[in-house]
Amino acid sequence: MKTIDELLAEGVTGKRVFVRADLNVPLDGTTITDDGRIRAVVPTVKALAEAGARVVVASHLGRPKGAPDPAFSLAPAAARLGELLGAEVAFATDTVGESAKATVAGLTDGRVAVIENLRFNAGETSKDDAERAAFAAQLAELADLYVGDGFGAVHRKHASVFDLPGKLPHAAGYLIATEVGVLKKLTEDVRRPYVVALGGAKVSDKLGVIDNLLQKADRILIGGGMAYTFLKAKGHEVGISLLQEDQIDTCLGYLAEAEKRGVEFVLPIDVLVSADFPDLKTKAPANPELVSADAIPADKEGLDIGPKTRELYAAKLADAGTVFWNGPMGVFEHPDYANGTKAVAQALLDSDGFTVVGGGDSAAAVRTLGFDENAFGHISTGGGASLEYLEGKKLPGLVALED
Ligand SMILES: Nc1ncnc2c1ncn2[C@@H]1O[C@H](COP(=O)(O)OP(=O)(O)OP(=O)(O)O)[C@@H](O)[C@H]1O
Ligand SMILES: O=C(O)[C@H](O)COP(=O)(O)O
Repeated sequence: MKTIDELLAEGVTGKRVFVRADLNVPLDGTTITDDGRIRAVVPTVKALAEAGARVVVASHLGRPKGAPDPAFSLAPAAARLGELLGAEVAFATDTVGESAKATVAGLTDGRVAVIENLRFNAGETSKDDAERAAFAAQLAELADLYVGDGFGAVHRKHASVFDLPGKLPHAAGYLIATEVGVLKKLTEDVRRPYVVALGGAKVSDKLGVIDNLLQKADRILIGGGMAYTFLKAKGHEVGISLLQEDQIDTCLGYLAEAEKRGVEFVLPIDVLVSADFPDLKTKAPANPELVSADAIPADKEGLDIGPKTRELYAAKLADAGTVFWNGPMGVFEHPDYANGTKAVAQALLDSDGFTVVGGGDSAAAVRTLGFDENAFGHISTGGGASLEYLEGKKLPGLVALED
């Protein structure tokens, strides 16, 4: 993989450099609640700008449906990037249209622009190779060189991640280099016990990684929205909790495989439930009910792990040699459901092991709940990306940079 330093050494002055970042930050309306992913790409953007490049930063945000949707605009992220760089950042209100072309044409050496959300174009995420390639060709017209630095999205076979680097001379940015460096160590030299904690909401995306983790980890702790498909598989009522109905048999298979392999597979024993999803804007008291994990009422959903589970998970993390944690244990954005995530974060800090926290929301949780991010071994900007890397999968966004 060519490094950005090699690219800089070749000279980038006056060149238009497309930086594929992951600016998929949590938003409350247009307010960014955690800017970690923006800060993470600043070294790359700064180095290119200081070397006289005309930097075109691009990213997805959320999961819009292939058409413009103001709720998913990258404008707030562009403004924040400007603040962090201490420089004016131009913003194109489309991705490959007139605004993008004019904005990029208007860049002078050392200046930075952000183009609008890549996923406003259906070609970005298309499963059709030709459709993706066509969108990548339009993106390629905006640049002379490509730098991949959106680690959080390298597991996606998307036009800007996978196809575009094939059309332009390319290199890996500083963030990707750092992320891969740390995660590589976790695949080569793991101090045991190796404990993996999994939670969050992208259940269908992430259940599959357990298959591979069962061969590597000594203990797997399940929380967040991930827990309920397992509880259902064990025959429990899960009410209206997040559920991946089509994966119940798969979960049963994982539980059996864990037993066969002697991997400790730990599920919540108590949970906080409510009939309503909490109001994350007003943070009005949610008054959750505490129930045993095998007694979730049919009209309620599980929104955090309970106090007994917090204690159990802290004990299971205490002697860890290595911890990888992805996915909040509950809806941490609301104070009534933040304690599970807080307890796991604290347990990581209390352990003497090497601790890695991965994921946009997981990293945001650690910071917004007041933990010192530097006290963890590594905070990865990628959740799904780091999990798939640890699985040993070939990630499209890294493969494309290797060619
Ligand atoms: N029991 C639950 N029910 C519903 N949502 C939950 C539950 N527990 C956690 N969540 C939500 O999960 C979200 C984070 O999940 P996600 O899988 O996206 O993690 P992540 O760290 O952002 O990883 P990635 O980088 O792959 O997106 C949070 O917004 C949180 O509110
Ligand atoms: O949040 C993430 O994990 C990355 O930004 C990728 O987003 P996606 O899961 O919507 O592809």
